[in-house]
Amino acid sequence: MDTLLDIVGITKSYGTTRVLDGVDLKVGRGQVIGVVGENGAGKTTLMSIFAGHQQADGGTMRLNNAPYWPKSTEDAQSRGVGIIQQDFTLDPAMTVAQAIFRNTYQADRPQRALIRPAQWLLDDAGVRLSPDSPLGGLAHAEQGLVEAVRLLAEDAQLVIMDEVAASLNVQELDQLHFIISRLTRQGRSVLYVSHRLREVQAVATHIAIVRDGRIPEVLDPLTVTTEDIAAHMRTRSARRAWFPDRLDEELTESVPEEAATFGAPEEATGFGVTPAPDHTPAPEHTPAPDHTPAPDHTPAPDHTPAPEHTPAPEAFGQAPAPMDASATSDAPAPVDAAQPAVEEPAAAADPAPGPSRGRRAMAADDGRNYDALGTDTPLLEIEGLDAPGAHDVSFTVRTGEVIGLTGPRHAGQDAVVAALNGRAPGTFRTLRINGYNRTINSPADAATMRIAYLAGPDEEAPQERRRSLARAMMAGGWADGSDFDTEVEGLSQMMSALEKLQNASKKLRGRRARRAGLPAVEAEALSGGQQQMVLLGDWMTQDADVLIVSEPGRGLDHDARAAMRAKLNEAAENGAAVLLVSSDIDELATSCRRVLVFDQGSIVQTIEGSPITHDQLMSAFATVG
Ligand SMILES: Nc1ncnc2c1ncn2[C@@H]1O[C@H](COP(=O)(O)OP(=O)(O)OP(=O)(O)O)[C@@H](O)[C@H]1O
Repeated sequence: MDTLLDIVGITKSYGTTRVLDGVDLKVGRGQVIGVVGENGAGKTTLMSIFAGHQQADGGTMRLNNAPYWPKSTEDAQSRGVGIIQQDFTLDPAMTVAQAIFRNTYQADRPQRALIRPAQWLLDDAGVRLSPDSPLGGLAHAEQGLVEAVRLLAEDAQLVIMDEVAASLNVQELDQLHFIISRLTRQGRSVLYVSHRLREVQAVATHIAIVRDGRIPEVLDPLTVTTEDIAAHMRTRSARRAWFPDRLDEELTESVPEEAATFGAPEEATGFGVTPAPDHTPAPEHTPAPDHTPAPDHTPAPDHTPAPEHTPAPEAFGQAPAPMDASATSDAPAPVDAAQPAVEEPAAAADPAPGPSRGRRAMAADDGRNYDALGTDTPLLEIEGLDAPGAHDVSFTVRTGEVIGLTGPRHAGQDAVVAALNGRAPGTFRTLRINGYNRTINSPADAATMRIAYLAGPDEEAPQERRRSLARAMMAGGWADGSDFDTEVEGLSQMMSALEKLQNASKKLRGRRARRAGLPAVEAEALSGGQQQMVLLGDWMTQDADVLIVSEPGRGLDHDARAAMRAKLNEAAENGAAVLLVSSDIDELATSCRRVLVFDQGSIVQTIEGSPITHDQLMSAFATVG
């Protein structure tokens, strides 16, 4: 094998937490190495070291047979290493053409001079975007494709893609895979981080497992199943639990028991998720012939191995929002409680919308027997919705149903959701929730009507995500007896500036952590998947009637996705209607029995099945876009 990158014994710690514990890996020319591992396994940390964002504490790296120790991204680029970062952000004012050439000698040329070469690259890659489009008008997934085309324009020999596929739809995945094949045909190598295991199998020549701070195995994608890969990813100590609990466990693992006064019980398995067996390697694994598996790593003399992945005490202390609904049942509606516009009742006298407490809890107030309504009762009825990007959309979601909304980009599914959660204008010929006519003019209306919404990647500027995270992480503080009014006032002041928010949330979390006898953890210290867990956990605690979630599985590992699905089902079984907006066919097939396929602003197909198959969804996608 012609080796491009050869790393031995790479170590990296944050404080006293050792994240990488002696990683060995060889990357051959023209190979696509799928890099997989549980959330928080250290994949992004490792990629950041290759790309010069971070420096390793120890080990050796050689690129092209020469020592390699990049001090910065520019340094790495000059040596032929390019990266698309996880959760990258690009200047929204930049055009597609400018983004593609921004790291090349063409960077200073005027836009008009870039159009033709950009168009050529886009056409060659099969990406249907205009070189003139500003990035701000594109979905995050589309920007990811622009980033991939950028790598074609640059002459990076080692290309790193960290979770680029997280929210790509089938057509976009095809385009990405095509770009990857173009890169490898030119003799370049790709490190491809993804949690979509089936997709990794399709694109990778080798699958490197990141586990317990190392890469103990490299698998042949042709001889393993996705379940095998997931089994190889599991740490020996991993317990399968609902993700906030699991995160709680991770964050509190090394804290003395008496200090852990809040959070999940030791063995949190009450969410329909089976505890993982100890890691059992797939029996018939045969390494790919041309790959040289990493030898067992022998720790450097100065290396003190961390006992069984023990996170640093100072990285802990902040529990995510509690999952127990009873703990938050008195929590306020998540946005300012403006009165919703309520039209005359369609069925019965309309109860005054109160704080969000869930439909079963509400039953006592309005005299309706929600349990008797059964699971076939329409909970959300939409007729004739017109909104920017959606036209005359009608559908009904029954209580207890998890319904999928999908389609190509900008096909209408996001527009429907934006109108439903009050973030974009929409006119409904009829909107009924729980049998009552409603009007939604703002997010506050939606919240008061018990519609909870978790934003997808396109509505989530990094600042917004951090703000949501800070709020989610503070939510526990509201529930544990602190002065709610003071905290809300503090929150609204904090909203005025991210800087202020971060400082104040640090203090709040610090205070709360001190009460619990734990040190604080920063949102920034959580991996991408861990952040998504916290946000999902907070969203779930809103105890809403209508739960809308956009691309919930992005960034979550195989087991966390399974837990997330179990939790969505549980919410539905408890009487909610769940709207799952997703580009991920596997996620839709495993979560929904009905999927609405959008195209050009309308529902063009309704797929039903128990279960819905992957092929049904693939054929639907083949006819749209
Ligand atoms: N700046 C930081 N400070 C402290 N701890 C950090 C920091 N960045 C990451 N970590 C911790 O290091 C571990 C590895 O994080 P990393 O982002 O590399 O994981 P990952 O495998 O990419 O996870 P995911 O699949 O969720 O993206 C996590 O436990 C995370 O909490």
